[in-house]
Amino acid sequence: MSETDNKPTLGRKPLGLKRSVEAGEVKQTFSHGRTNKVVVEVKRRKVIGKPGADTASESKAAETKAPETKAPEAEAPAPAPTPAPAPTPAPAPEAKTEAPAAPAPAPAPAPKADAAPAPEAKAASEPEAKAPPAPKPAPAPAAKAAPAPKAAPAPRPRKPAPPRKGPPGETPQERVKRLQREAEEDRLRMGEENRRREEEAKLQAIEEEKRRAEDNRRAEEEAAVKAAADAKAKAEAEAQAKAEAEAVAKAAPAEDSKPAAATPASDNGAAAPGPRRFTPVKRPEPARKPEGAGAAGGAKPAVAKKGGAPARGAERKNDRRQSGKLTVNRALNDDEGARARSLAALKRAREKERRAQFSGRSQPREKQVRDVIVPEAITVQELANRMAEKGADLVKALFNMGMMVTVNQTIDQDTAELLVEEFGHNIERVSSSDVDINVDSDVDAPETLKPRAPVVTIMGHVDHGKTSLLDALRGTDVVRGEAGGITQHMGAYQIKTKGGDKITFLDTPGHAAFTQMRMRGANVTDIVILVVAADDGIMPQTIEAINHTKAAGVPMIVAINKCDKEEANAQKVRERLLEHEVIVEAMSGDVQDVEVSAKTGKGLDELIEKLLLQAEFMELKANPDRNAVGTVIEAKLDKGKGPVATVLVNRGTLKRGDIFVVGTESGRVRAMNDDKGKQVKEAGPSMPIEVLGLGGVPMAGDVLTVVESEQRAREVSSWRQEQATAKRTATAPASLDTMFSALKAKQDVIEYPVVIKADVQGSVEAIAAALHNLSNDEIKVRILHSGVGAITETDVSLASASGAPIIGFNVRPNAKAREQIEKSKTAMMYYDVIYELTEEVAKQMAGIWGPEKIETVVGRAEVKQVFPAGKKDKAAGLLVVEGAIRKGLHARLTRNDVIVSATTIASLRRFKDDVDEVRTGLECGVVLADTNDIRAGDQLEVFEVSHRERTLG
Ligand SMILES: Nc1nc2c(ncn2[C@@H]2O[C@H](COP(=O)(O)OP(=O)(O)OP(=O)(O)O)[C@@H](O)[C@H]2O)c(=O)[nH]1
Repeated sequence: MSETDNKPTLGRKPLGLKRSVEAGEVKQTFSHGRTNKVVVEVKRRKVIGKPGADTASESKAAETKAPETKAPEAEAPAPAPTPAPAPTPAPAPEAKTEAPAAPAPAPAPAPKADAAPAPEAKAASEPEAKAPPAPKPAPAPAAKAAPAPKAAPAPRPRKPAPPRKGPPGETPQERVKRLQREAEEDRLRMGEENRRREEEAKLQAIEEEKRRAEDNRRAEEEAAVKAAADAKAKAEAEAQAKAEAEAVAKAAPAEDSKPAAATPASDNGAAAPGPRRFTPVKRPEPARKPEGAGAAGGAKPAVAKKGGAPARGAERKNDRRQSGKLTVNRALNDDEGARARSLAALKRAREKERRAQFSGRSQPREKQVRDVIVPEAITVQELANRMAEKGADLVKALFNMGMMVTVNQTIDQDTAELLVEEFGHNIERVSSSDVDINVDSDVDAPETLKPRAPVVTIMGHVDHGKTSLLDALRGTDVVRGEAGGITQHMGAYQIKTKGGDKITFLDTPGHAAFTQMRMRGANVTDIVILVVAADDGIMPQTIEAINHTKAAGVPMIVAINKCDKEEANAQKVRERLLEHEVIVEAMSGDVQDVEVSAKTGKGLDELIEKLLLQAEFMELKANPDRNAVGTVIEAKLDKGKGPVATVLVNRGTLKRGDIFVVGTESGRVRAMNDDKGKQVKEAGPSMPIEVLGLGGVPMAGDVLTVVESEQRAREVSSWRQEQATAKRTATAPASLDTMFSALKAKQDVIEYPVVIKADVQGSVEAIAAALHNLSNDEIKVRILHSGVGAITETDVSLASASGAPIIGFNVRPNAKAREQIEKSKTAMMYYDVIYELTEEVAKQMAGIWGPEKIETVVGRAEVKQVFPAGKKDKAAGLLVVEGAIRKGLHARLTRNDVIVSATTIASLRRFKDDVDEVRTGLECGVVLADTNDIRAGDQLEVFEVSHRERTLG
């Protein structure tokens, strides 16, 4: 009731022939002195069963005003029927009877709403027909509007009957207040009632469900019990004799009666809800109902039809009837459990399905054939990973092939191929050429080639004057600076002749231990100068040098040195060279020879001339305009400069800033020094330079290649490192045979372990090679570790753990290592001359090996007869056939040339007399120590054992 609504009606009478509503003015007082007047209309209640124009109009008026909640006032004028409509809200029968009288209370559930308006409409239509036209429009919409759409506000108009009349002296304002209060109370009460009813319905439904479940369970149990009883009874019936047939016959009706009893039970069950409704299959169906719930009962018959079973439709009707009205809440509650459960169940079901599908697929999974990339060496585990197989399976397969390997061991490409094929995959072999730089295939076009300086190597026996000659050629003197007067490691120098030609010299050492380095020198060398001292002639290393030069296919110039000496005999040298197929020009051959003296400088110019002539003849050329390719002549770890390498550029030009790969290392040219120690920005072909900026110390002989980017350099170097590691750790797959033979070999061979540390890589290699040369079948040098630089703690711990000495060549231990050496008493061997080192090691090895055992046969005899001697022993009657037999000597008894026992002569007798010696042709009796296995016809060899100091090398 709003003020604005009421104002226009003020003083205006409602339309109609007769006033059906009483209107009164009420003055309202507000704060600040404001007042307002409102019209209060009071409806009259429609009287049932007393047709008449008044009643009809009243009912119409009541219907029109119903929504405005002014109904309560209708009670005042309306006489009798009031008590009846009071409890109207719910029950259907009441609604039906009360409907005509009730002011369109429109109960909530649709079916009732449908039912209610029908009679109402009829009741209304009759009076309407008689009624004057004016009020027509009002009742018509009222009749229609009442039922469905106004179902929601329906509870409001249903007010309780109680105190409808106010106190006698009630003012209109008090009356209004009272009415409002009453209306509010009614509304609250109605709400409370509704809530209670809904709760009751809910409880009832739950109980119902429980009951049904219980019934269902009971029915199932009963059925199971009955089935068991049936089976028993039948079995008994068959087993029993005819006499018991009657009992069986009785049992049979009993059985019949039981099902009969069961049927009603099941009927009851069906009459109730029926277990099917609660089966997991049926549950999801009601979940759809909420969609149709808005359409209220409209959907219900459809469900009944879908159910197919008329019994179920009946059940539902019964349910509904028993549980009262179907409210929105109830409808939702019905679905609530199903929905909540269905969501979770749906998830679980999907998950289960997915798992089932997954597991179903994995079991009969098809074997996937893969293309397996296999490098030259690969670990079993890595191969297994690439094949997507189990490492253990590979090990098993290898075992079946007779190879005993673990997953961490490295196998070669061929073995890997066998495995890959065994497992049904395809192998893709990858070789180093796929990643590595192949310098050989990179050939320069002839037009790009330009003349270059010859690279000359000087070879010869120790002290024949190689360094002196080179020195003389360079005009410098480095001889005095060398330890022991021997060139220890390779150096490279370039000289410029008077004519401006350049010649590069590699100064290779003359000692045999440096053979490997010399071989490398020969590989980059264009021409070899073979230095032979005229006074000493051809020596072992001279011959070795000749052989290496020939093997390398490098032309040779013989420099017969020390010709200034009196005892010099150049001709003898030439003649002796013939023995080694070196025919010099003077002997009508093609090998140039020069008589020189490093000391006096005699013949040096002639030597240079002949070198240039040879170089010219060879047409030495290289392309200087390309990325450099060089060879490491020597490399070391310099304290101040870091890793430093002496590189001879083979082709191209090496520039400062170039990125390169050298062996397993990579780097960028930080600086370059020439042989005079001068910094240079670039170095062309045949130029030896010292390169700084390496990532590590490369090996002598490694090839340096300039690459386009750091990334490429890293890629190549890491690949090479990988390969080097794989090769180092690669073990030939061990078969059972090789395993046992290796064990046997280990027992037979004495190992001499050492740790080698040297100042430069070349020395390390030279020492290693020299020590390996000392090894023989019985004693072998085993290099535990070798490296460049000072002796460190780790070297000491490694050596002491293996009881090995540390060989330090031109290096000393650092402070910490010294402490540890003292503690662990590790043997140290310091040298600065290689041959001293090898001699000393040879001595030590001989010491470990022990003195040599020498056997000298003294005599031989034949066993003629065997007879007992004492309680246990046997004596042999012998005939000495050779030498003599002496008491206490070592003896070896052989039968058909097979040694039966190795023993000693315990006693020697001749005609019952103990004697010390029996000579050839005489007979004697002997008792052998520790053996009685003697037979007539056996041979006895008697020998002496002596020991002699061993020598190695
Ligand atoms: N009289 C004479 N002595 C020479 C001549 N050339 C070298 N010598 C001496 O021979 C000795 C050895 O000379 P080196 O130049 O060290 O000989 P090397 O072949 O380099 O020796 P290693 O470095 O040990 O291989 C030195 O004492 C030189 O002085 C020569 O032409 N005449």
